[in-house]
Amino acid sequence: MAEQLHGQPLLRVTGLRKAFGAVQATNNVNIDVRAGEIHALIGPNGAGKSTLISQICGEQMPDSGSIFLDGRDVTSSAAFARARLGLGRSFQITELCADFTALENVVLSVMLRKGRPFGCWGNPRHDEALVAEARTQLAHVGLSSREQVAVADLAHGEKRQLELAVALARRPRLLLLDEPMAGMGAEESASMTRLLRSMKGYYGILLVEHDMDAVFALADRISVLVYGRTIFTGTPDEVRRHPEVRAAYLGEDHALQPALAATTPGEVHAHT
Ligand SMILES: Nc1ncnc2c1ncn2[C@@H]1O[C@H](COP(=O)(O)OP(=O)(O)OP(=O)(O)O)[C@@H](O)[C@H]1O
Repeated sequence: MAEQLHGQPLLRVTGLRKAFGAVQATNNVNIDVRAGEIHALIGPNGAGKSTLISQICGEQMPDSGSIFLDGRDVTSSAAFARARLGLGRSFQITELCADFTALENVVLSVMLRKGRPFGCWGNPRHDEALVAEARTQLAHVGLSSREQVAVADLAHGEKRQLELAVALARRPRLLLLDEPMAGMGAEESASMTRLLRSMKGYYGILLVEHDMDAVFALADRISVLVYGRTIFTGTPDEVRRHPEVRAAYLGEDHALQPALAATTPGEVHAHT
């Protein structure tokens, strides 16, 4: 594990810039994610986090700068090509099939990974290998007992767990998680924090999240984005102590203040 953490980064972003008119959404962003680490990306509203994630996925093209996956330059590659190289993203709830069960959604994702066309080769619900693999992913995210429930009837937190299972079914090496705790109550958030902690070491994870208790409980390293620039990257303790980070947040994002005030990671584990 220690070796994994110090190998070549799975993801390297250098000098990434993207402007929308006069707004410089990302302005020389540098960040890397190593195999097995959870690297959190934090920043005030409008800092450029979503724009950065879109560029890493290939949904938006940068004006300049470079993106490397496993040492390979993918700056101009299409989103599907990046996915094939092991880049996964947590899907938005709206992209789950609401009328299908949890199990069927994961089966569909496994089929997509295998390049199996829908509507061919009979009913996928009866394909034991497909279903077994989907069940394994549901078990990983703690949804085994809910496999036959339609997405529309799942609780909010369960839908977010299902998004993860759908993403994991593609067997990514690097996962981009865009606000997995969004809209969750304290209990759901604690459960998602436990789930992400259990995944640590198996995937490189770039985690964008406003829930600072979760970020400081989970992250190996944290990058801080302000006005499109990465102003600091370091361990949670280094981030807490950094004067520029404190200045960027104090008065702007109250959510970070308790996390910044804590002196040891144990003190911010409200979600464990
Ligand atoms: N498609 C777009 N067209 C114009 N401006 C945009 C577009 N997308 C983002 N922006 C602007 O770029 C800046 C960065 O936005 P972005 O959504 O990436 O920030 P963020 O850190 O994800 O914010 P939040 O935490 O609120 O989600 C903002 O000023 C935003 O208004």
